[in-house]
Amino acid sequence: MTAETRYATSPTSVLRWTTDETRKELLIEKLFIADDAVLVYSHYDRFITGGIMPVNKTVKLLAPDQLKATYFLERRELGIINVGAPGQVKVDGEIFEVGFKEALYIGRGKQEVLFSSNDCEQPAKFYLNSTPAHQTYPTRLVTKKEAEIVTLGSMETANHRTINKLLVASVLPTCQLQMGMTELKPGSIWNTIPAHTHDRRMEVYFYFEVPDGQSVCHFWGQPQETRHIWMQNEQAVISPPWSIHSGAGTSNYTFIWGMAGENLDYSDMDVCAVPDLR
Ligand SMILES: O=C(O)C(=O)C[C@H](O)C(=O)CO
Ligand SMILES: [Zn+2]
Repeated sequence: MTAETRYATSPTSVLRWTTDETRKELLIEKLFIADDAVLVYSHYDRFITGGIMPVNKTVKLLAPDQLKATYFLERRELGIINVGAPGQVKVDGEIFEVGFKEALYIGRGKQEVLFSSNDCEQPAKFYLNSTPAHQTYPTRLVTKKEAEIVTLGSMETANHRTINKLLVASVLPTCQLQMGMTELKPGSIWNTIPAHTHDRRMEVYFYFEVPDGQSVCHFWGQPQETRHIWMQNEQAVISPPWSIHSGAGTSNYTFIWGMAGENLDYSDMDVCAVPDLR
């Protein structure tokens, strides 16, 4: 297991960051290593972003040193979305079959979480988001059929997309974690336009289904001081609560968003009009 710590920053302290500094602070370049767990612990809302790709063996989720806990979910909840081939998650002995683009919520207090792939030739890729939790809510599989689905944007503005709200308050109870998946229609490249901030919550985006040879340019920063990060397939980016988080790809793609903080209100956003961005 690797578990890296990323610190929080003020909007003024980032203004002189070089490209390299920006990438070291915010970009998560590699989440999937065969038979291993990769975790990134952010000081923003104590949010953990991770990846587990079991190939030839079962991988157990262990508590990293940062948690000073005897097991990972001692004081936390966990959201998982499988972005690979079908796999299994065994939670204190109960087996959940998790297919492509399906989500699993695991409540606080579960002691043993084991990940495996159904076929080592085609491994599952479990993308994880975890946040501190004050109480236990039921562990549950959520498929796209059970998601709250919203279609936004249009072909004309190249932002036609479907937002699948998977682990959100309208679908199931969580303490502070919210997760979902946004799929861009062919020909559409812009996500989260018009852009927004939500100073009450931080957010992490994980881009996938980015075709070979294509990339996503992710925009961040305060609306009047934006910056960008070029991102590749299966990379994630941390968005501070004061930052916009929006992207334009050189093709269409899919991404997972995960949030935590002050509230569970998905629609609590401060929208920035496009002509006001700087
Ligand atoms: O395409 C979008 O718009 C999104 O997916 C927005 C995210 O869900 C988000 O930023 C929620 O705060
Ligand atoms: Zn957002």
